[in-house]
Amino acid sequence: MLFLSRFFLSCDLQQPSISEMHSPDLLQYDKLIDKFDTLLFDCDGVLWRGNELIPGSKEFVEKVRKAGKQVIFVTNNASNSRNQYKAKFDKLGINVERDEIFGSAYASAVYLKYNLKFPADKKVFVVGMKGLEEELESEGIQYIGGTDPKYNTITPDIDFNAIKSGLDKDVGAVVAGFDVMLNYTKLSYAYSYLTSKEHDVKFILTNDDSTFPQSCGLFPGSGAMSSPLVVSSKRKPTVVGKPNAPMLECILKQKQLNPDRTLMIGDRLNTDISFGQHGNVKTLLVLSGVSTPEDIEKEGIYPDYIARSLKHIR
Ligand SMILES: C[C@H](OP(=O)(O)O)C(=O)O
Ligand SMILES: [Mg+2]
Repeated sequence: MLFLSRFFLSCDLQQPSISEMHSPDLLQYDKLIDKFDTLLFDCDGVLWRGNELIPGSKEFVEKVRKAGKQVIFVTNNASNSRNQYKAKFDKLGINVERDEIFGSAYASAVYLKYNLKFPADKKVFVVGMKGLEEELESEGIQYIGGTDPKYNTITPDIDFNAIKSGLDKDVGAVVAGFDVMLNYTKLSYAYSYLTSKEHDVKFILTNDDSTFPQSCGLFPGSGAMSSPLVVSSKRKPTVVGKPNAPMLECILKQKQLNPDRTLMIGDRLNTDISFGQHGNVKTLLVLSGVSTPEDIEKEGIYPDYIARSLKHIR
């Protein structure tokens, strides 16, 4: 803690003296990006909070592009598809190609198709939003649930028998992600599939982030929203998003990365920084999102670099 308090006492990322083991290497920030050919950007908490750009983020992405670097955007937020993120980037004035965007909804669809070899005649029961449905469709995977009104009724008069008798025998997986329409009916269907004695139903989470940053603060994230299924079904899901391997595998299927010349930039230690460390790339924690300096020693996760935000990297 000592070095961090000195660090912040010395204010904006000058050359503070550092003594402790494990301390992040607070190099002079000039020309940091010259060390890398590829920059992996987390989105929520790094580029934006909700729909509000974080000051300096757009300019930093432009600077990195001008320097001829490969940029890849890696988000655990499963509420949007790549198309929807492309539209968001466009609206926010950040020039991004669709194939530079890797969201946990897309990575989950890729994981089902290529890792699990999900049969074409099987269906996914979706606890999630349009973006997840779109990405399943993009990989030719059938689904039910999700935004279908039948599963989004909020009523105290639940017909439990209808749920149990109405299960679709073709469901072979439950995929749970961020879902603002989460409700007891949908959870009851998902639970019934996950605990079905008749069928082998895989359990996948797009991500398990505990919280979700908005400009006005934090809210429950996918990890919090899928915990009712984890607790009630007593099953251990496969989690696709950062820091887990399926997300990195999805990127490596399409992009060339030299780990020695790649930097992962994120705001959450236990997803973004761990993801970079698992991928043996350098990591930069920005303090514009979820994790705080105190979290570093509390979680024992030490980024290679720290910055207040992208704006502070010259
Ligand atoms: C869901 C969101 O994902 P990110 O874009 O930060 O990976 C977050 O929880 O911060
Ligand atoms: Mg983030």
